[in-house]
Amino acid sequence: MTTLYQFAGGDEALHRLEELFYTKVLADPVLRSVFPARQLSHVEHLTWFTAESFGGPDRFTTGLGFQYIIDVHRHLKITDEQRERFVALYLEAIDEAGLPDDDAFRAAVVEHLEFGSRVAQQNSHAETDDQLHPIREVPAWTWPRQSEH
Ligand code: HEM
Repeated sequence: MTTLYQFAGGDEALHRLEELFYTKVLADPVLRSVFPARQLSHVEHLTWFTAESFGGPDRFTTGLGFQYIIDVHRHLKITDEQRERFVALYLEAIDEAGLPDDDAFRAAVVEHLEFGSRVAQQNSHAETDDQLHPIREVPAWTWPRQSEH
């Protein structure tokens, strides 16, 4: 069994990816209004979230709790253009970080990203709790190779 976490290269590779990504985000004119300044915890927390979603350690859930990711996106009012730019920069960072160039792996990462960015966008516009996306735990992303022995 190979998880997306293992195939990506574990914590070291994911941390490298998130650092490259966040540096791009902070320099981007479309995203500047939502990301005005570097938050020191961002890369670490994004690494924890991605690692957990990809089948690695559950530090995000145990250390922060899922409510945290709902709260950080609430009221940001993410536009379609900002969401799309976020996804585009993440895909660039995957290449630059040298993550595996494997079709099934890349397809799973894109699905994770499209899903997560839409949840973040929905939650960013929620005026009431009823308008939040119903997900309440870190999604366990899998891929066909997960069930191979
Ligand atoms: C797969 C999709 C996403 C994931 C997994 C994710 C994850 C996270 C996490 C873990 C944090 C907390 C960082 C910390 O504790 O410092 C955070 C904060 C934040 N996210 Fe997201 N996010 C996603 C999508 C988006 C999108 C699409 C936007 C806007 C275009 C966005 C904007 C922000 C902002 C503005 C913050 C707070 C400021 C900051 O930490 O720099 N997120 N996100």
